[in-house]
Amino acid sequence: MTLQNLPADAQAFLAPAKLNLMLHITGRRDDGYHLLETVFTFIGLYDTVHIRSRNDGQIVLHTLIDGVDAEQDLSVRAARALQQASGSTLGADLWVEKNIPMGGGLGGGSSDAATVLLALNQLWHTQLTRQQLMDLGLKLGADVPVFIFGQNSFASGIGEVLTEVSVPNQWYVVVKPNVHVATAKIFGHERLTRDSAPSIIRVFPRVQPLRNDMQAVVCEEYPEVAAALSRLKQFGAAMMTGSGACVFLACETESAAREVYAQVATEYEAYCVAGLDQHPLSTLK
Ligand SMILES: C[C@@](CO)(OP(=O)(O)O)[C@H](O)COP(=O)(O)OP(=O)(O)OC[C@H]1O[C@@H](n2ccc(N)nc2=O)[C@H](O)[C@@H]1O
Ligand SMILES: Nc1ncnc2c1ncn2[C@@H]1O[C@H](COP(=O)(O)OP(=O)(O)O)[C@@H](O)[C@H]1O
Repeated sequence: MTLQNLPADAQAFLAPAKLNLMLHITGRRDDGYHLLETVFTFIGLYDTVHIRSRNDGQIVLHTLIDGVDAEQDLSVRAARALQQASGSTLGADLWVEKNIPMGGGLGGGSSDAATVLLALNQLWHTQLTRQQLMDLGLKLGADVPVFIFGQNSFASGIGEVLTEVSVPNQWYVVVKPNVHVATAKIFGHERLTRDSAPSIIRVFPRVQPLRNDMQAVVCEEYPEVAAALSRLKQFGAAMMTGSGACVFLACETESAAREVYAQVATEYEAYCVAGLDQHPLSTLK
């Protein structure tokens, strides 16, 4: 997607996708939210959020997503949350250039929200700390805090208790089955595993196999995900990310990843991307 007629004074900020390299569900809170343990890594697949500050306090989204009301768009919700928390009277024009497939377990909406919080905190001079932005972000979605934290992380709680973790330099082939998985439906599924033993990971384990506790029920409910997973498993230990629908394979080298990509891209929407050492805005003040 490219944007026509962007004003020259709009600033561009990247919003990368994430993968969950493992995901264990260890319990459930009283409010129904699930306790999980997951390793997040950022990957080189990006939305770009273009932002121009306004003096009149209005938040205007110029790029509507089909089926998502402007006020429900996570980029708008993030801007409004920061206005409210900071008391700023400034506003913003927003253009979100989407490249991350939606509802694929790649965290695109959450990443857009995090990028808006980080960018507007700078443009509006609102000076919230990263921790304050993470707390704000958590109210928008369980996946938002890690994008503000900015480092590949081991996460517990509902995804907000974060410890930086070292992930090997890897390439990833990501395949998007042509189906939308309803996250809440999977979290509510009667056969979902919810009793994995807690663990603490500080160095990413190279030992295979890694596991995603949501994968079995998603494959049961969505045969398209099961089919994409079996196809990718022909090349190695493929896994699903988050609540799906995307599945991925980690490869040690770019050339290995490109070979797999060439084979699956004729059948599926697919991406061949490098893992990132950190979020591109991790040093933004
Ligand atoms: C599964 C994960 C793994 O990274 O990612 P995605 O596949 O969505 O990207 C996340 O935990 C998803 O986070 P996010 O997509 O932000 O979810 P939210 O909007 O906060 O929640 C959507 C719904 O899922 C359920 N939910 C979500 C998170 C959680 N820890 N327990 C839950 O039970 C709740 O029913 C909630 O209403
Ligand atoms: N800026 C946004 N980008 C993507 N999705 C958004 C956005 N704002 C709201 N949404 C809604 O959030 C849903 C989940 O999107 P996304 O975060 O991309 O997927 P996932 O949670 O599976 O990783 C979308 O299907 C859409 O309805």
